[in-house]
Amino acid sequence: MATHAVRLNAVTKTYGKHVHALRGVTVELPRGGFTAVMGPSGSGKSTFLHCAAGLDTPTSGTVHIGDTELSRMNETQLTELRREKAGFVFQAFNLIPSLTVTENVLLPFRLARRRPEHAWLAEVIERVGLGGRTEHRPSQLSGGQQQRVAIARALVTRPEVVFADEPTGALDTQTAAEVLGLLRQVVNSTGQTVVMVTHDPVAASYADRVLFLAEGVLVDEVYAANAQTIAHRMTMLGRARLAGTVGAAAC
Ligand SMILES: Nc1ncnc2c1ncn2[C@@H]1O[C@H](COP(=O)(O)OP(=O)(O)OP(=O)(O)O)[C@@H](O)[C@H]1O
Repeated sequence: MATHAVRLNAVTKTYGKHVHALRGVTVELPRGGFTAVMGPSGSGKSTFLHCAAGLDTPTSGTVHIGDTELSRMNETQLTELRREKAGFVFQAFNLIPSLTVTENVLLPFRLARRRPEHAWLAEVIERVGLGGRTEHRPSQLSGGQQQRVAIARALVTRPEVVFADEPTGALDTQTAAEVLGLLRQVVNSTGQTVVMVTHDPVAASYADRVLFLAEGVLVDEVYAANAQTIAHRMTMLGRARLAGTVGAAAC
């Protein structure tokens, strides 16, 4: 069995003829790790996440989730793979307003026509702190609670990896801290692999490892860093960009 949850090898993504969103990204994300992906606006973070998660197809290079290689899959196979092996948390919580908390969390099973594991469902809802709100609808919940529902929905299928795109972008500082603490705790206690794109050094400091992208290239990384260190690396990236030296070095 693969030791990595996700592996990208020499991945490029070019939009049209001239927009080189990823320019040869090679990286392994080990199982049970919490990885943050940072970089200036337009550096390729979302493209990285989309290629890693099978939401988008690289122009060249290979992507593996566990032992499965994505690049030769057609759209139907990719949809199935995402349902089975990936969980998603987005900035906009993407819950269905007419469904209760439990029904929203169960959605991946309904879509996959799979039987839910009821004990795990109850545990996941408990873990995200929504045990007393299972019959509420999203409009009856705060933003932080709605994001907890989205996290429970991402975890309930026991995916190989949870991909989070700016999961705290719509939350205030305190609520963001609670949601990030929850993600951290899920990684620690269940060994879930999480990959998170963020602009926020504080959010990234919850991760074990932070990857820095600049102009489609992985240019730096730090492990177990605090927000100040991460912010400093981001500033250095900005300076290198201004000096035109970004992309010269890769991890
Ligand atoms: N569907 C698309 N068609 C054309 N160009 C695209 C498309 N998606 C992204 N791009 C371009 O690819 C580059 C990388 O975009 P991407 O969204 O991955 O960056 P990002 O780091 O996530 O940016 P941000 O932090 O602003 O969300 C940018 O130049 C962007 O304009």
